[in-house]
Amino acid sequence: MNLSPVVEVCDLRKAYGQGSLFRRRGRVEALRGVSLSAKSGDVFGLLGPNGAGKTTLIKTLLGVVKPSSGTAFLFGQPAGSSAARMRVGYLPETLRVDRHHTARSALKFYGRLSHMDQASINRRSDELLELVGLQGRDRESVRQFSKGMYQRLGLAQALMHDPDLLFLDEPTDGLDPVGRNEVRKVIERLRGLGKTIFLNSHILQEVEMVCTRVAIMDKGMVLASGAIGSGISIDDNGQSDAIIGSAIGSMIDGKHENAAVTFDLLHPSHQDSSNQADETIRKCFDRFENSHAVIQPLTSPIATHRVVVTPSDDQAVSQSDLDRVVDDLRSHSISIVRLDTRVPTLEDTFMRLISSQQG
Ligand SMILES: Nc1ncnc2c1ncn2[C@@H]1O[C@H](COP(=O)(O)OP(=O)(O)OP(=O)(O)O)[C@@H](O)[C@H]1O
Repeated sequence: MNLSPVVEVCDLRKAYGQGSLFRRRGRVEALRGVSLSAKSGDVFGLLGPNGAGKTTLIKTLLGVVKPSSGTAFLFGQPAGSSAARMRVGYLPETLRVDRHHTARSALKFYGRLSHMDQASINRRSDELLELVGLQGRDRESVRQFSKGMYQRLGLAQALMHDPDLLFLDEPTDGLDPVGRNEVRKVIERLRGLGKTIFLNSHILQEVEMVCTRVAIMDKGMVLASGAIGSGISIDDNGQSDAIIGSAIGSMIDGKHENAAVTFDLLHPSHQDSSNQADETIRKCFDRFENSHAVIQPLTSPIATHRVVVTPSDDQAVSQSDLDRVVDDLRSHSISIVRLDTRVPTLEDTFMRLISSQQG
C-alpha cells in the first residue's frame, strides 16, 4: 500500500474579510495555522464545534476557497489544481438532486457533468447503485426517497468518476438511526475498496465507529489529531503515532490521555478495625505521584473498599506505580477483586479539549 500522504496540509491560514466590498468590518481568522495529513485508506474525521473552521478547511482542500497562506496538497498536487480535483469526490452537507430525477437519471446527470460517456455512465451506475444499496429502486422518483436513501444517492453521485478521495460534509446529519446505519455501511464498504475518506461530523459516536483518524479543531486550530483504535499505530518514520478516543491507549500530541483506574478491594480485617484498614489502604496508594486516589468504603460482601485513582497533569497512571501498589496491597493480604481502567471516549477527549479552550 502507498503510505505517502493523500492529504497534506501545512500551516494553512484563511482570513475572511467581513462586511461588504465597500465597508470592510474586520477579518475572521477561520484557519489559524492548520497542519494535518491523511494516508491512503484513512477515514479521517474532522471534529469541532460550530465555527471551528472545518468547512473552510474542506473547501480549501477542494480548491473552492483560496488560503491566505500555507500549503495544501492532495496526492502531491496542489489542492484545487485540476490534477487534484480529478481524484476527488464531494458530498456537500445539503445536496439538492432535482425532484424530477430517479436515482438512475440523477447519476446520468452527474456522470455527464464529469464528461463520462454513456457506456461508462451505465456501467458505473450499476456498480454504484449496488454499492449504496439502491439497486431495484433506481427507477423510482427521488421524491419518494427517505433521507437515508437520498444521502446514499448523494454518496453514489460523489463516486461517479471513481475518485480516490472523498469529502463528506456531515454525511449522517438529520438521518434516523436506520439511515445512519445504512450510510455507515456504505462508508465501511468504501473503506474496504481502499478509498480515502475525509468527513466532517458533529456526531462523535458516529466518528468513533467509522473513522481511523481524527482531528479535533476549535477556533481555526487543530487541538489534537491522531489515530482511533487500540494499540499504538506507527507512522512512516517508524515513530509511534498519536491515539485518541475510544478503546484508545489514548495519546494526544505524544501525551497519554487520562484514564482513571478503579480498584475494588477486600480487606481481611475490615470487620474488626475499619479505621486501620482505611489507613493501610491509603498508605498503599500514597505512592502515586501525579495522581490522586479517592477511597470509599463499600458494603458489598465481596469488597470492602473502592479506590479510584485519577491522574492529574495529563499524565497517565504509570504501569510501575500500578505494579507497586498491587504488590503493597498483596503484602497486607488485601485482595484485589476488581481492577478496571476506564479509558476515555472520544467524547471525553473532545469535551476536555474544547472546554480547556474556553476556560
Ligand atoms: N464566506 C465567509 N465569509 C466570512 N466569514 C466566514 C465565511 N465562511 C465562514 N466564515 C467564518 O469562518 C469561521 C469558520 O467557519 P466554518 O464554516 O469553516 O466553520 P465550521 O467548523 O464548518 O462550522 P459549522 O460546524 O457550523 O459548519 C466562522 O467564524 C464563520 O463565521
